[in-house]
Amino acid sequence: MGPSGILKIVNGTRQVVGLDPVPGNIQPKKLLLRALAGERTERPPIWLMRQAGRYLPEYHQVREAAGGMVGLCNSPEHAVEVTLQPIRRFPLDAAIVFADLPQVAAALGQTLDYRPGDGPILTPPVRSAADIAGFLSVSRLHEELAPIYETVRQLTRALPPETALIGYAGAPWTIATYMVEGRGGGPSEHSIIKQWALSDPDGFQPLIDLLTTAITEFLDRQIQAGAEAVQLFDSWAGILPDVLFERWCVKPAAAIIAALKDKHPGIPVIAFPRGAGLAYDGFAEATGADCIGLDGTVPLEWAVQKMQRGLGRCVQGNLDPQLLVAGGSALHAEADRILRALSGGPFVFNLGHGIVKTTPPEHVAALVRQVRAWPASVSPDRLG
Ligand SMILES: Cc1c2[nH]c(c1CCC(=O)O)Cc1[nH]c(c(CCC(=O)O)c1C)Cc1[nH]c(c(CCC(=O)O)c1C)Cc1[nH]c(c(C)c1CCC(=O)O)C2
Repeated sequence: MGPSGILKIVNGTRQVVGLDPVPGNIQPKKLLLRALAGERTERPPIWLMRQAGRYLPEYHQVREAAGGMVGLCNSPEHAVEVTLQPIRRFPLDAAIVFADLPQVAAALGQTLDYRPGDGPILTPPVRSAADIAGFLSVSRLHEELAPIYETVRQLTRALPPETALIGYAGAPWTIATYMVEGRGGGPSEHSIIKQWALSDPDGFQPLIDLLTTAITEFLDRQIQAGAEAVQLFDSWAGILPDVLFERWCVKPAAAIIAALKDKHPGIPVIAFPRGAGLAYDGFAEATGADCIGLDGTVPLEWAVQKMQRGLGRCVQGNLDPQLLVAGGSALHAEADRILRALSGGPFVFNLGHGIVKTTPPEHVAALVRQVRAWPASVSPDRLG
């Protein structure tokens, strides 16, 4: 492959399909979008889940000025500012719109609140199909979520030209966990939602159907507002027993992705069924997501064989966020191992889960430097 060739994986084989954008070309395709389209790029693009937030001192100031988390998410001016904060500090290849996953549940009719140390709280909890009877009107949903669409619109003008803008939503199962359990980030066995989904699947189905419609609408509007890619976070996919994984994780994701592709044929979708384990494989095949987010438990060689070579799919991940807290040689060595393993195919460097709040910003700077310095010239055979 010549230095300007773009290597694409097609049906498991590498093919040179085009030329790199030439210098002087006014708007070369953004690195993230090239990787999501299945190209092996000269270095992997990098962005980090939860890259905006509490590990940055400047975030706390804006959060306070906005009157707390709910105010922050609903104020485009402040939400744009905190989305841009990590982009100003680090040369990341993408920004993700600042909003929070349970906002869709609030738009549908629950009350969203944040208590310190507890994550998002939704009241009253949904415990039966009757509880959602009075919920959705799509016009109400868009009215409630309008500040997020405005944040996306403003970000399209505010971001540097090489930085891609990612829109996002939680997947139905994950949003349902917050709606049904009623509480967020603290320890939870998810026993209430599992009791319902396991013992009365047909009674639980309307909640998933409602969320599938709402999330499709929500992502469609973000794309209309200027999001160049979208990520579907199924952060709690890993608590589903195998027998329910297909029905509550795979099928809703497949429906959302199909509907989005129907309306926006070129839109890249990243899907992140965290903790899916052996079910990652079937998920990738059945949903048609362009890129699969890998959590830290996924063995890299398996990802290369099954995802990149087998399915010709881009992968994203999967550094453990605690290594970003640790920094130093442990961080450097693991980032290097991931780069070596996954850079032979389409790949987006990311964490296996969101940044934690004790992360020193200088460790993020060091990681971004390392990924950006990754050699374009290393032969695919060595990486293979
Ligand atoms: C499950 C989930 C949520 N939110 C999100 C997920 C999926 C990703 C994942 O699994 O981590 C996604 C999310 N949440 C937030 C963003 C935008 C910021 C970004 O990614 O840069 C995104 C993409 C802001 C946020 N969402 C939240 C904060 C902290 C709020 C604060 O300032 O107190 C931020 C910046 C709060 C939140 N929101 C949620 C929880 C469990 C918590 C509490 C835990 C925690 O605080 O980290 C729900």
